[in-house]
Amino acid sequence: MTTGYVFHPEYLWHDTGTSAGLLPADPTAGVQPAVHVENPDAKRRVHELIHACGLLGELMVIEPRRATVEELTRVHTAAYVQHIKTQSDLRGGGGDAGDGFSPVGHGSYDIARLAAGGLIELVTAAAHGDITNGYALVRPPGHHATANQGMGFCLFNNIAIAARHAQAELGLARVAVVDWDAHHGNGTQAIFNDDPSVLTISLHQAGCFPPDSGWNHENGTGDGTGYALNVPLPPGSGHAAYLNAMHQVVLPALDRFAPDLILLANGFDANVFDPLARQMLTAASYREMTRLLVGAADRLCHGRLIAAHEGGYSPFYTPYCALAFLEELTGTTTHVTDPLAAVVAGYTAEPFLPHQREVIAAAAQLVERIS
Ligand SMILES: Cc1nn(C)c(C)c1/N=N/c1ccc(/C=C/C(=O)NO)cc1
Ligand SMILES: [Zn+2]
Repeated sequence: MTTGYVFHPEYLWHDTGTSAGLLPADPTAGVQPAVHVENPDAKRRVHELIHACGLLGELMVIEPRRATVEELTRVHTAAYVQHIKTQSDLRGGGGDAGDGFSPVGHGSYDIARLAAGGLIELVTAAAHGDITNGYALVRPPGHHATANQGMGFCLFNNIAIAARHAQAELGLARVAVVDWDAHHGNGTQAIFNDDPSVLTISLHQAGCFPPDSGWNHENGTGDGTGYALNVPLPPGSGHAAYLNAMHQVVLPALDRFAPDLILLANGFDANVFDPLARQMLTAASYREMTRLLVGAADRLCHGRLIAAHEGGYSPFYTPYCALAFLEELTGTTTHVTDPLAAVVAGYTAEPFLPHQREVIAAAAQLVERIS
């Protein structure tokens, strides 16, 4: 069993500027410059930990390439692709992808193409049998980007572009997208909303971002009715709620859909230390969720599970969540264990609560619409 891995230094050169966390600096309005929360640090530290603990040696490193405009426009409008290029060409950066909170730095167009191309290369390697599964540690993220609008730090929808490539070029007709980033995978859902060949399943903190998005009633439209599932888990949801959602919604939906490929929008920002959400997953939670997803891929599609890094903003904890994920993906262990496991054991052990059970039950009822 071989796990592919995509990383490139250019991903760290996507410049999100001196925003104060989320907001563009505006000194006269009292918004001091700082670093944008979607900055290279957490991703660089993930890569460094993978390398330092020896796991990199267990991976098949796959070089990314820049997605072509033709590959981008399977998902995005030509006008939007041009918008990103125009913003990226601004000398000195300072561009935006559309919502006012998604920085486009100078040269970010080519870096975002490299992110999408990294996913394309991974799904291609999986389809050709060169790898079983894989992980693309990419920046900028993608799951909020719709066909014609960037948002939530996302420029091109890396996962959606890979899904369309798999269908158009690799003979993988039925693609399932699981999104366990803390925020709703609205972009991916919108792109495939009327398409029954792509099942989207999003587990996220209810109403966190985008505002008022990702509710249970969002279940696909037209021919795609039934092929979008949302599990808007309440703030404070942790291991018990997410593992129940995996067992009650994600795995049954995948079994019914019988995908040829599983793509994972792999955000780690539902972890207990993340600044942009209020969920309580630990590295152990990601380990167990990954184990279940790897099992589903083995059962359903020859192990073909390809993950794209999305959110995850705690520079000190995201690496341990990513390492736990990768150890399960590769079926190996390293000498590194979560150094904060004892710290978080006390304050993340939430029982499975009725308001979480209700949300999961509502989504589980929709699974039978999948055929
Ligand atoms: C709306 C709005 N209004 N204002 C003033 C601001 C600053 C707004 N954006 N907030 C955001 C933007 C992005 C995220 C998370 C992205 C992620 O990690 N996705 O996976 C969270 C909050
Ligand atoms: Zn997120």
